[in-house]
Amino acid sequence: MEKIYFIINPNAKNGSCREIWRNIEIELENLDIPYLAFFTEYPGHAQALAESLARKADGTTAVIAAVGGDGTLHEVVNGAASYSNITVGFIPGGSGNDFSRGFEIPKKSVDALSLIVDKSSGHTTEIDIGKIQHNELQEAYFMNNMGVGFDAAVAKASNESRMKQLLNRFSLGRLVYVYILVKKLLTFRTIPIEVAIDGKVYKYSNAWFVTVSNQPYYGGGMKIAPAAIPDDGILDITVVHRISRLKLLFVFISVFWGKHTKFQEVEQFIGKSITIESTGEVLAHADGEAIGHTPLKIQACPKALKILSGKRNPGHLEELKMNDCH
Ligand SMILES: Nc1ncnc2c1ncn2[C@@H]1O[C@H](COP(=O)(O)OP(=O)(O)OP(=O)(O)O)[C@@H](O)[C@H]1O
Repeated sequence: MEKIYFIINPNAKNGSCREIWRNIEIELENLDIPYLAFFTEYPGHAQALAESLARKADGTTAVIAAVGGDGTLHEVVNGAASYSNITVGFIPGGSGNDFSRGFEIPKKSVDALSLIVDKSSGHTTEIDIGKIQHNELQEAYFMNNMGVGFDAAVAKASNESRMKQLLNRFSLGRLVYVYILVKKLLTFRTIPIEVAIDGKVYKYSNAWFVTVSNQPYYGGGMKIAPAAIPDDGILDITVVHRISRLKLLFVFISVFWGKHTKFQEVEQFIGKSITIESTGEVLAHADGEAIGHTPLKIQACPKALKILSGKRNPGHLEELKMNDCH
């Protein structure tokens, strides 16, 4: 039987992920499924663990499942993405869980587990990932989205917020995201930004943010890129610019239904190779985690990651192959 490794962030959702893991452990024992479990001890640890497990598998197939929020999964993906023998699984135990929305992974942990242990209920699906080069040496992958500007500032402040930790106890962590979003909306200063998409350059003198998406959802359920398909080999780019603070608030309300695209200040593009530059250093995030600042180069890596999802590969682009992203 294929080896199954779990990487658990016991602190996700302010510690309630421990309870989720306890239920999973009981279920695994009931089902008599062999597995190994590792608990993260610090930010970045999930990536190191995933990398080490993938390397030690030495070419044999294995499943590495993240138990936590999208931040933990982001790290597991970054550790495992270069290993084609690894399939990534996910048990949602965080506060945002956009990945499970986009890839139809059940909210209930025991149901999510069945995608990992019972191959008849889940599907191994090859999905695209985005690769970000943010200086000569460093690179990061994203499975949901990345962004530059206002959304990165909101993500950073929200991750650092102590109030979020407090409200997470009452499952109200998302309220903090909204609170910080509104607060930043009142203070953020727009930025000059240059976006090149497959060689075509777009210049914005007053941009709020640029987001590059692999799947529709971000920020805990906002449908920022309603048309994004995670296995089409293409990334969806959203630019919001030259908009008043009040109107931007309406954009953020309408984004939950994917209706923000109706605003003329919201521009959408698709592309495979993107660069984002500014006159200064503008904050960036990948899957909601801070990753540095502009200038950045982003590339679509078609079907570069195998995941266990509730969704089948539509198979409409079967000619896409794993490319040389790694
Ligand atoms: N043991 C740990 N202690 C502290 N931080 C950790 C630990 N393990 C992982 N992290 C960090 O916690 C952050 C949030 O993790 P994750 O997304 O899984 O949980 P979350 O509660 O959903 O958080 P968020 O609401 O930000 O998505 C990640 O940046 C990750 O690097």
